[in-house]
Amino acid sequence: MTTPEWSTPALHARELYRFFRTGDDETLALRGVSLTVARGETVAVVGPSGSGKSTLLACLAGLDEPAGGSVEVGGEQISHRPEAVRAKIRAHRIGVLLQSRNLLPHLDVRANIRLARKAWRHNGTRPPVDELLEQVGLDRRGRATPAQLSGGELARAGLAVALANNPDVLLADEPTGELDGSTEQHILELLRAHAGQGAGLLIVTHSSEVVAIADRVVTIQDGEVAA
Ligand SMILES: Nc1ncnc2c1ncn2[C@@H]1O[C@H](COP(=O)(O)OP(=O)(O)OP(=O)(O)O)[C@@H](O)[C@H]1O
Repeated sequence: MTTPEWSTPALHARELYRFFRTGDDETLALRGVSLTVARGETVAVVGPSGSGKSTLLACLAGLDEPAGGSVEVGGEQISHRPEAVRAKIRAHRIGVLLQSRNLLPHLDVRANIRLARKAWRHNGTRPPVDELLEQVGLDRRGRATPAQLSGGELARAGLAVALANNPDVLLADEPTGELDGSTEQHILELLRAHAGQGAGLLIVTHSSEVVAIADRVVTIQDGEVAA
């Protein structure tokens, strides 16, 4: 994390709107979504298919621009800024684990982690890459490229990369979807440890295990936060 200011939320989104137009059809994917994730807090985001969860995550990560509303990460505004600025804020402050994966295919796992770690701005010493590999149970697979990993290994490598910059906030889409029960528990412990150090976690999930460890559950329905 960049600053240990626990009073500043890890993530604050206000009144997010996002429309998609396909031909004559218009989809209102987000209709005024507001949410806050405190430092140290784990928020599970649930909701039916097509309700707007992935769109929300992309807007929070600065990968997509909301038509209206604003997003702040660690007190810094990421929405409505030039793409290069959004990318820089993302590299320093956000861990992103989306379904589209966050690994560069031509680099091995170790090199992917090293690249993400470059944006580390925390005062403390960066833990060795080996430590991250071990935490996600990939100590023997550091030299493998993404194409050489199984689905579950890919998910764990993606998580190591998402945590490698010690982010203010981790935004994850189904991080444990391809893991067996005991690996899922292990990964959830790792995530909770990051929350314990002050990161905010926002996890889109269908897993009852993830919902069980969350401090709060937010349901998205038709592009809105359900009451
Ligand atoms: N690029 C796009 N162009 C047009 N419509 C889109 C686009 N992306 C998403 N949508 C539409 O916006 C709505 C919300 O989609 P989104 O992917 O955010 O839902 P979701 O809750 O993540 O669904 P799932 O759980 O199935 O992944 C859906 O109706 C979807 O069809």
